[in-house]
Amino acid sequence: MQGLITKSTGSWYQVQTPDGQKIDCRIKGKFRIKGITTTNPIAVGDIVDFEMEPERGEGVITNLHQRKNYIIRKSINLSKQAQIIAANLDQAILVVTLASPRTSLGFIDRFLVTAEAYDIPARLVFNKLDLFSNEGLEILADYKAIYEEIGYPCYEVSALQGTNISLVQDLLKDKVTLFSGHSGVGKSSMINALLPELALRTNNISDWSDKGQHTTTFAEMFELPQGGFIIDTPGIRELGVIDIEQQELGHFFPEMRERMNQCRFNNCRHINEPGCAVLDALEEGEIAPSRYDSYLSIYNGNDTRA
Ligand SMILES: Nc1nc2c(ncn2[C@@H]2O[C@H](COP(=O)(O)OP(=O)(O)OP(=O)(O)O)[C@@H](O)[C@H]2O)c(=O)[nH]1
Ligand SMILES: [Zn+2]
Repeated sequence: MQGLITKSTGSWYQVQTPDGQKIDCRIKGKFRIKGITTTNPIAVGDIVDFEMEPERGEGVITNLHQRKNYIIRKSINLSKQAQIIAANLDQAILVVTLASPRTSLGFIDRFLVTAEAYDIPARLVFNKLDLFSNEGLEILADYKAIYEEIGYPCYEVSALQGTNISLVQDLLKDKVTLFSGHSGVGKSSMINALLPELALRTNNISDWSDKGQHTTTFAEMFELPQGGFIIDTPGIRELGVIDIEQQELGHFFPEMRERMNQCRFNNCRHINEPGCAVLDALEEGEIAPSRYDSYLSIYNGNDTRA
């Protein structure tokens, strides 16, 4: 039988079948993944094959289907092991606020670069619309112009007042979506607005406490009433920074990616080279200065998470 991993503790996995059954499964044998050593072979979002053990009412995972993408967290120690947090994401949403707290453009850009590197389509949701002054609305319009131009859809909502929440609902339908954002931007409020059956979340959490693993639940997916899943796990709320080689970085800025093959030098760093198509576009106002600043900042290893 085939199913989707909707919850994982590292030793137990909840597998949801296409007809909606939820089966607790363990892994049999070893699953190795080419290229990386991971502490957990299977993560939420994975598609697996499993066999039932009828006498126990549990299943055994026997095969892992190929992933279209995945996000990892590196261990703090030097073992070089990585933890796969989630797989097969259809999109990642960054919840952003212009005030209380303010999300910096540098933080937004770092998130977008990370999503590009993971090959996950990214969208921006500006929350707390009800707090925007006229000046705030102008800043919002500027931000939207920057990001929509380069292919990142933007939405403005108020989780508190329910404004435009239906647009986010449409966006999530039948997709697996990761929610990220600074603490306090309103992710929980938004998810609560999207999941009116609050009980659904609490139930989901409590029915696994008898597995005795609640301290190590890696990640969890919540099913949406209209179809689709959201991944919201406290530890990954600020989608981790991943290591990107300096010479690769430009590929993860769509507006640079589409121009860089016109640079005179094919190893152009887009910093001070003559005949650089990126610098020309910057000069012409076709590339947003804030985006280019983020490129330099990430290139130079400066931390723009704040
Ligand atoms: N005015 C206003 N306040 C909001 C809105 N959405 C959330 N808030 C408030 O912002 C605060 C933080 O909201 P949360 O939903 O807890 O934020 P979070 O992103 O889940 O925060 P963490 O759990 O720390 O990651 C709360 O006091 C919410 O009531 C909104 O649309 N408008
Ligand atoms: Zn260049």
